[in-house]
Amino acid sequence: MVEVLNLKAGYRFRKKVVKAVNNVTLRIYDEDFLGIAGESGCGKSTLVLAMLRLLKSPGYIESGKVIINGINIFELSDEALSKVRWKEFSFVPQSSMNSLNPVMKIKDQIADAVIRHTRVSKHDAYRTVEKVLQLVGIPVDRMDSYPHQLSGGMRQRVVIAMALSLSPKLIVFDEPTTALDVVVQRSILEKIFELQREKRFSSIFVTHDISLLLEISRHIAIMYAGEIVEYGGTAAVYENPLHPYTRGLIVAVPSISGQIKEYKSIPGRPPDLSEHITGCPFYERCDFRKKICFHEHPEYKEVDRGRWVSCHLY
Ligand SMILES: Nc1ncnc2c1ncn2[C@@H]1O[C@H](COP(=O)(O)OP(=O)(O)OP(=O)(O)O)[C@@H](O)[C@H]1O
Repeated sequence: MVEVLNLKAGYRFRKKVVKAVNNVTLRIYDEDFLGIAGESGCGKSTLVLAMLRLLKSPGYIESGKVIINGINIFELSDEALSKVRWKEFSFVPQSSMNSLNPVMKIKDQIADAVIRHTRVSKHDAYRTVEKVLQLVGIPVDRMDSYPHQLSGGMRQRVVIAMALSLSPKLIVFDEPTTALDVVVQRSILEKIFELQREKRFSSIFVTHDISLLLEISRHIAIMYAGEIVEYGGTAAVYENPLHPYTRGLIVAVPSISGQIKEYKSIPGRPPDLSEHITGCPFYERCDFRKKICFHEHPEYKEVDRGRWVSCHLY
């Protein structure tokens, strides 16, 4: 199980502080598939980078705890952290180009990670490379390729293969298919589900596309202005969204068959995360706002079993 407790993180630059992650608490169960959705700029990437200690300067972590299978990863030395990275958790970023070395064959990039963490021989590491490439559907005869010799979809599969190479218990995907065309996106998503069923790792999947998450995730967390404003089982959130922001994201327009739902954007803009926010961050855009919402921040609480929301309506 993974627990994120009261995590606060952001960016400091030119005397400005952007509070991109504000007091986030989340649980990810074993073999869970948690989707995190929210508009661009709401802090999704910062949240996952901070929780895996991958946030680079000018990013900073202000406070909080992240416990991955009993290990508080904020308390580890850099050396201890590099030992658990890849084994306990791995990360698949938006663009494969950011995590692949352009002048190294893909087999050596994956083998390096394996050797660094398990001290196996090069020969055995290549065997692992073959296995993980097969798992993601890349023919073994492509293992001698350099990244630029592969298509965007294949490169993203290589990054997923790398993330799988030490069988971590948690894999975090940050919009792993946004840069790819729709057909390739679908085949990579299907591959991720298949692998999760087979390898039984937990996943966190970040996207701005809530309709995709409603289709694929088991639990869903809705993020707004640096906060998780709603969390629950995906079906429950879809059928009965509690937060006005979630309701706005899921606008139900039954079609003739009563099956298809429509998704539309909510008027207005989220607050500037470098400004101090009193009250509810959704106040300006909320159709249900009350007096209290202007001056008092709502508490994030469990209002029903497994249903969490941060809203004065509850
Ligand atoms: N390197 C940085 N320096 C300063 N501010 C940053 C930096 N990266 C992100 N931010 C700011 O932090 C806030 C959260 O950004 P973040 O990228 O985490 O959002 P996101 O929800 O992942 O967006 P997207 O879906 O567009 O990737 C935004 O206001 C953004 O402008």
